[in-house]
Amino acid sequence: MRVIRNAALADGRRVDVRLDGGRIDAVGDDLDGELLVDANGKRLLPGMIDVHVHFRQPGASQKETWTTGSQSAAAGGVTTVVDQPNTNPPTVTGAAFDEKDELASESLVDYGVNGGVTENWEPDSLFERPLFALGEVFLADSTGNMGIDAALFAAAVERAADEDVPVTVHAEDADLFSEDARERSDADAWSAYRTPEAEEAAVERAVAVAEGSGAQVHIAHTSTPEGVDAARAGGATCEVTPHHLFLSRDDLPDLGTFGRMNPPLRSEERREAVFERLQSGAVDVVATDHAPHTREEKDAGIWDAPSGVPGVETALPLLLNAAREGELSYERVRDVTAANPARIFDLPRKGRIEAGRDADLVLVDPENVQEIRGDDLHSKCGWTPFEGFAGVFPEWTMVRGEFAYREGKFGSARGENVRRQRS
Ligand SMILES: NC(=O)N[C@@H](CC(=O)O)C(=O)O
Ligand SMILES: [Zn+2]
Ligand SMILES: [Zn+2]
Repeated sequence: MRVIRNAALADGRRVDVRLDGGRIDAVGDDLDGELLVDANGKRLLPGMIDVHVHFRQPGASQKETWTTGSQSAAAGGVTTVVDQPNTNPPTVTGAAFDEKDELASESLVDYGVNGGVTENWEPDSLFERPLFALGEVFLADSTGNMGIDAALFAAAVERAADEDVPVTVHAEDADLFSEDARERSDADAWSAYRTPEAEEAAVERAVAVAEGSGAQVHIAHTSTPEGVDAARAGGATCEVTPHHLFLSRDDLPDLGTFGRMNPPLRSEERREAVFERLQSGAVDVVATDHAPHTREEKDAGIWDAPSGVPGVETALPLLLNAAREGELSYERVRDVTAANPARIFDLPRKGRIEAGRDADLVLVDPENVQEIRGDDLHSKCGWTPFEGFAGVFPEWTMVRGEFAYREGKFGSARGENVRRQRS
């Protein structure tokens, strides 16, 4: 068996980690076995489980493909991704699920495929498939125009509860968007338009529907302290994105339409309040909402540019840099990127460095800080909203015991659908 020696875990323990094929066999001192890597005291973390990406296939491979998206994931320390249903065709039938699941087999990292809800969905065939979750269910239109009304949402949540499948929700309520902002044409107009109140009201509606049906609800990309607090108060879990943690409306003069996404960037005050909830443990998960669009597509007026920013490769590096600067503990980073998503979405093989779990691992040198540059990243879109930010990138990323990424090169192993893996 192969051994990674002298690794520092998130809690500071110095250990050896022994691998039996793709699984962790033991974690301890002076373990016997063949030397695989001497970590020399560098940090070993469980690979990030990013429960919210848009890899764009089928239908928009000019923006991203399963190959480029998963390379970007692997280079950023992400070992499992979960793809969202707003592709073309949308993933709302069993046949559409099968088409995407086939394309996803090109992925370098493990993956889940979500099913979505529209007026034309086919729940009977969809729920026959191994869905990761139902979602993101759109309470307002976003990329793909999959917004649904209250009655269909309630019916979909009811069905998911019967099927014992968790529901993830894009919580914005279009009735509370500010029509006044429509007069403006600057980049900040998008933030003025899609108000914080629209998020809070939609989270409250989602958790009320969930309480009535007994469904497990997870709120996607909460962008305000009010949204996080409403999710928690209603017994739901929530995720926040790196862009809502590290960017605010103050960045829009620089970002222009490249800073347009749903929900939008918020005030600096709200950003800080969301970051405090990450520090305190009120935020369950960091997920990227990796939503690449080409430069040409983004380079349009604020009312015409598509919404969304890439992020799968920079999330863990930004969080590790925050840890290096003392703003977050390594344990919090581990919990929100790996342990919590594994627990919330029932992935018993993933998310922790302990005997019996998959060897989904990331090695980082916490002092090796790099400047984030769009040109160095692997997403097909070729740009990042975090240009010039400091990031701590992985030396290597391993999926089930095989290197998916190592010092600039990608491995040849392929990912598996996590809902088909046996525990
Ligand atoms: N977040 C975004 O602004 N865009 C996402 C869709 C979404 O998650 O709402 C996309 O697919 O482009
Ligand atoms: Zn969304
Ligand atoms: Zn999304």
